[in-house]
Amino acid sequence: MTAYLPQSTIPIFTTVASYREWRQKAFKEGKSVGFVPTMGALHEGHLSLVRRSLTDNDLTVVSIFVNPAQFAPHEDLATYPRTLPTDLKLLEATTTSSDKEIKTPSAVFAPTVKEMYPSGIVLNVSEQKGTFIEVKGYSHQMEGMTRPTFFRGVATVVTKLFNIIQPTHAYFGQKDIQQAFILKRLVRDLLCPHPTPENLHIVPTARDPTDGLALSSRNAYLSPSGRKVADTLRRALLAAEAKWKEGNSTKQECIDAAVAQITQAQERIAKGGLDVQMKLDYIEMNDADDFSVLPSDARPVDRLVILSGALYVDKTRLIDNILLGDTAGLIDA
Ligand SMILES: Nc1ncnc2c1ncn2[C@@H]1O[C@H](COP(=O)(O)OP(=O)(O)OP(=O)(O)O)[C@@H](O)[C@H]1O
Ligand SMILES: CC(C)(CO)[C@@H](O)C(=O)[O-]
Ligand code: BAL
Repeated sequence: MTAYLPQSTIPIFTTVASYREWRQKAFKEGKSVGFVPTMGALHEGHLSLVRRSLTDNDLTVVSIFVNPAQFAPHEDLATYPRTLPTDLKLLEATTTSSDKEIKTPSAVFAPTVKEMYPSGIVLNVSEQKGTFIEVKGYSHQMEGMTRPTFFRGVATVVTKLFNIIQPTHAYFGQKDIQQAFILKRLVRDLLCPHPTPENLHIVPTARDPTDGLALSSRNAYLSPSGRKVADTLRRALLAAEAKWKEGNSTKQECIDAAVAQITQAQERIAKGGLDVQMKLDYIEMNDADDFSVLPSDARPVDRLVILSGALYVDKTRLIDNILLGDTAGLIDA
């Protein structure tokens, strides 16, 4: 624990060594440790993961670390919201209660960049030296099209975090579905004991109750006009889902239904004189197992499909997804 950190009733560890001491004690006492990795700027989506961990485990650790390695040089590492004092207050207020006890998070791991990358880290992948983790064959589709080095950065930092935290269970959000599936594959491929693949949990996306916008730290970038139209991606995905559920529509018809929603929103923006630019990055339907793009003439069959998209509202890149098919056993209820 370090003096310059904000006051908190939750112990904050900034070094690997100090955290490991704490973890050893939990091992000795036979206590389970749930882990929620985050980049901070916490919101109700993060807290839903924390509550799940509190319910399932004796102890819960939340990490707060803005990981440089997952940002491309042109992305928003410098401006990413950093709100540690507020994050700690939110965590202190996050509880679950049962007949036996009231639980709050047991520890926060908030390392420096130097602690996580002792040899330093540059954002330009071609200049990087040292050890990085790649989940090959699964990192170039969907989010990987626009962010080709993103999952390398995520896989690397999450491997480090798993090595440090040694969680019994770990929790990720469905909002970042490709990330969650890739990490499940990573722990399977690397034969990770902490967590095992079955103990890596995917928690449903928490949404703004007013319009269904997926909660995200980057929503803080939206202007008031941008926020008014930020639900467009959700509405587009719902239109594609409705078409798919008709039972005989092709993938192309579903995508067309989604794109029509976005075009209509753009028309409304122009007519209403709203000061906001909206640009579609992608809407796609991919096989949930290997992320292959469904053929345009594919129709609903008995397999799980990821319907996902990314939309720029001004410079803010929003993502969202819907899983089509049977998600039993895959997404926590
Ligand atoms: N709305 C949400 N519902 C459920 N889980 C979420 C939600 N938003 C984020 N998470 C999950 O919280 C974890 C930490 O995410 P992160 O700190 O990057 O927040 P974020 O809101 O996704 O930020 P960003 O704006 O950078 O995408 C990830 O597992 C992520 O999937
Ligand atoms: C998993 C993660 C914390 C790794 O930096 C990040 O990608 C996120 O917040 O989703
Ligand atoms: N939630 C994903 C983190 C990122 O976009 O960098």
